[in-house]
Amino acid sequence: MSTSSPAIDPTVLATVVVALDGPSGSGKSSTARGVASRLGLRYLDTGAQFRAITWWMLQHEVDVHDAAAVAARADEAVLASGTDPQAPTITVDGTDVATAIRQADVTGAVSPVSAVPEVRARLLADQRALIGEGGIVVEGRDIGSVVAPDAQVKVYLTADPAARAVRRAAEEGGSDVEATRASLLSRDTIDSGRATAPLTMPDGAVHIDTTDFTLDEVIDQVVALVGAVEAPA
Ligand SMILES: Nc1ncnc2c1ncn2[C@@H]1O[C@H](COP(=O)(O)OP(=O)(O)OP(=O)(O)O)[C@@H](O)[C@H]1O
Ligand SMILES: Nc1ccn([C@H]2C[C@H](O)[C@@H](COP(=O)(O)O)O2)c(=O)n1
Repeated sequence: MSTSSPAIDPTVLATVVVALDGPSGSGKSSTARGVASRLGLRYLDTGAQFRAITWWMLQHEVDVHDAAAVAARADEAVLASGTDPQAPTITVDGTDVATAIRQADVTGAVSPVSAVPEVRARLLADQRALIGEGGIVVEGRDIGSVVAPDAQVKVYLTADPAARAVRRAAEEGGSDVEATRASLLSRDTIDSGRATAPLTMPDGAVHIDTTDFTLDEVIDQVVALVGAVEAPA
């Protein structure tokens, strides 16, 4: 395990935006938190924001497959995202939803809710406000393409579906690997096929296939990319 990182210019660290995109279960959250912790940067999990809106829709009995119904209420939930990579938080209307948003009901509903343009538009504004002047690692599906197209570091993470399913099933304490694989691929299909801000490899992104790398090796590679960023003039 790496314990040190090359010295990086403090002005780079204060301003850098690291955009991490990729399909479900490719390692975005773990890598983003590891990089941010290593470099003292903030961390934003945009997937958690989409999950939080979805949780709110389910709580309010909005039909998540009715895009007009979701759109009509897209602005109502009040979200707050804590950006400490060692203890990220997410609340909706003041309620801690960190655990609830990882449950199967939210996972099964989040992709259709995320495809609604009004949902994306309100979260885009929230995300850009949180990014501010930078000093942050942001992960999701459209970070390098839409949310922060000028990010100094863009990474597109992938891993074989089989590896992703095994990792996620282990994380969930031994879920059925084949069912987990099907769930991941189903979300990939919707997330890649939607009209607004689909999952795509952004222009200028470095592609890292994590299948044969440990998490620490992937973090090392992203930290090295930050180390190569030129200080602002
Ligand atoms: N390089 C790696 N080697 C082995 N396991 C990994 C690696 N990267 C991530 N993992 C593990 O894979 C699982 C999924 O990782 P993670 O949650 O970071 O993916 P994700 O892309 O953020 O997923 P999602 O899109 O569903 O939020 C976790 O259990 C994590 O510890
Ligand atoms: N920038 C983003 C982040 C997430 N989503 C959607 C699509 C995902 O299936 C869902 C949950 O994300 P996860 O927690 O699995 O990373 O949220 C998106 O559309 N755009």
